Amino acid sequence: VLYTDSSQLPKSEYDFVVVGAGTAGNVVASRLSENPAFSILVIEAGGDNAGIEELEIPFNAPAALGNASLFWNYTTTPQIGLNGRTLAYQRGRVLGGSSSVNFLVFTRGSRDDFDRYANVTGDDGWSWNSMFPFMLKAENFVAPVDHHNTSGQFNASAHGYRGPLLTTLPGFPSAIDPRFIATTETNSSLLPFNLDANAGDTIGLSWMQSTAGHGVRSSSATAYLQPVLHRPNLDVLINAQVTRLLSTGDENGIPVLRKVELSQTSSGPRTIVRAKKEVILSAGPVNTPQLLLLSGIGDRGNLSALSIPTIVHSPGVGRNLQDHPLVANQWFVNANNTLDDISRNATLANELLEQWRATKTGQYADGPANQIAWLRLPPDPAVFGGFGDPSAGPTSSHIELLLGNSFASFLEPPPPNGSYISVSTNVVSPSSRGSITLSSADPFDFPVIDAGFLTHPLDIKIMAQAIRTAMAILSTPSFQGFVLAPHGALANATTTSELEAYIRNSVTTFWHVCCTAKMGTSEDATAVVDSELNLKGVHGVRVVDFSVLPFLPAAHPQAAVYALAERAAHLIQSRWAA
Ligand SMILES: Cc1cc2nc3c(=O)[nH]c(=O)nc-3n(C[C@H](O)[C@H](O)[C@H](O)COP(=O)(O)OP(=O)(O)OC[C@H]3O[C@@H](n4cnc5c(N)ncnc54)[C@H](O)[C@@H]3O)c2cc1C
Repeated sequence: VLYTDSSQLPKSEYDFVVVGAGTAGNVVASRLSENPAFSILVIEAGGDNAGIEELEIPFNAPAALGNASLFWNYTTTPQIGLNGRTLAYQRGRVLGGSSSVNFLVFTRGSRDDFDRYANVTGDDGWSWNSMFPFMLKAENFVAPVDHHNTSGQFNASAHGYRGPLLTTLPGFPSAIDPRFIATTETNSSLLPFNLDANAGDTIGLSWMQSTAGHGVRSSSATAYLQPVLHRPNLDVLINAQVTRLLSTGDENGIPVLRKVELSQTSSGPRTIVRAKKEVILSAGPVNTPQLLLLSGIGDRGNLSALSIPTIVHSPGVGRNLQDHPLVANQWFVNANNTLDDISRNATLANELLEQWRATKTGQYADGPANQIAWLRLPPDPAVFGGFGDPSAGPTSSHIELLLGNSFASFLEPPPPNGSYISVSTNVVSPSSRGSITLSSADPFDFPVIDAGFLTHPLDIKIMAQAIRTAMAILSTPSFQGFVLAPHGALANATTTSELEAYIRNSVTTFWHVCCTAKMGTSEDATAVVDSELNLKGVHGVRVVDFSVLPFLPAAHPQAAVYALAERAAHLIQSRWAA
């Protein structure tokens, strides 16, 4: 049952209280509620996703960033690596969390990413082979909306067909798709073709897979939560912000935190609910460390500076922040069939919207890109010298190229005329680290977010190589006469120092913030949770969201979040099986 006010809740004690109905939280709530013996409450700060068309239209995802009511509208601190610029740093604040607002890119990461999680935690349950069944369990791979022949575009054995989350291939051809495919044929060492980047080895150019089905976004809200809202053992409270976890005493000298405090407004009354078994913290990699710190779990020195009594001295909370830096590079092209007109021509945009409404087909049924490339750089000492390889291994990339048939930018509006393509570049295995700290002890004050972008010298070198690789690809025969010139400052960035200046002025976030409550071994004092995601130093709390990974996967995150939440639900069910 969905409740909008805490006074409507039928009870104040549940077996499980899930904080955050986001990507991971809804997976856990949905799976736990399969057992009618368990009672579950999910608490979400945002509102209902149902009926919000702008969240349903795949092509609309970037535009939805303009609707502030769907987001935590965070801003970073001035970024030292970005000439002091601050960045918009939104997170989803609605049922489904960031899975309701993201750009639908569905990439799992590599075999080496997951094997590294297993190695650093000492728990083979995180290895690729152990996680693969959970990846399949989450997924229902469906035909693209245009029902084109998809042979040669994916590996059927790498996908699930009975899970809740709909995934699919592009359903509307883009004019640049065949050009990149042609480059994989003429210049395969520069741009190899990869049948399916979600099959363990990510390297090469692959067809995009998206979290959509039948032309509509699939999120943890639409796939996992809404279909089970009728279950009598599942309650969901929206528009309610958890303000902290509270102690309920101790067991054998270890504090127990099975009490959750929440409020619907900053000055409103605080309500308490209790978990008989576990509190599952799924507030995401910004809000989970914030809530832990507000609850007295964090670095003792920092907490006492804000007069927050320390329950557990856990210096890793909010540390180890990793994110993917994005540079949206654009090229002026000789074409009349890019997607630029959609943002310039209201009649065309309206026609596409009406087509989508009527049949869920056409350009609006696809996300912003049809192809994506994950590439490794040669072991050039001039790039890696002294630092070593930051990637998890040979199946993980150093750089990403996201290929778009229009002018993509998060810094400037599209030019009024001309046709463009974009290759957004990413340092996939970043070495820079940032942090989440509290600005005050008030839970309604935003936390301090330092994304740490380009603070490690390796990352800017790799980003420069990513842009050079994009330029090399756009110089191959299939782009002759088509690509005319780089746009803007990129056109004048010839020397290394000019290119690095362009990068520092251009980086924004890919919105992949991660790793701020990482899992690790009992010897690792900076690990916040153990490898079964139990909060270290207390009883009664697990963290289940993207905070817990010790490293970013070499991928867009959501597929890893679904898989880790499926595994977490399995661990919790096993722990409490009668
Ligand atoms: C604009 C954008 C684009 C992205 N594009 C992609 C993409 O194309 N592909 C991809 O793989 N990934 C993408 N990502 C990243 C991906 O969506 C996230 O990494 C992932 O969804 C995180 O899942 P999570 O469960 O950790 O957190 P979230 O899904 O963010 O869930 C956290 C939930 O907790 C709620 N919450 C937070 N604090 C509280 C509180 N105190 N009380 C109650 N509720 C609370 C939030 O409102 C939210 O619903 C994108 C993200 C954004 C923001």
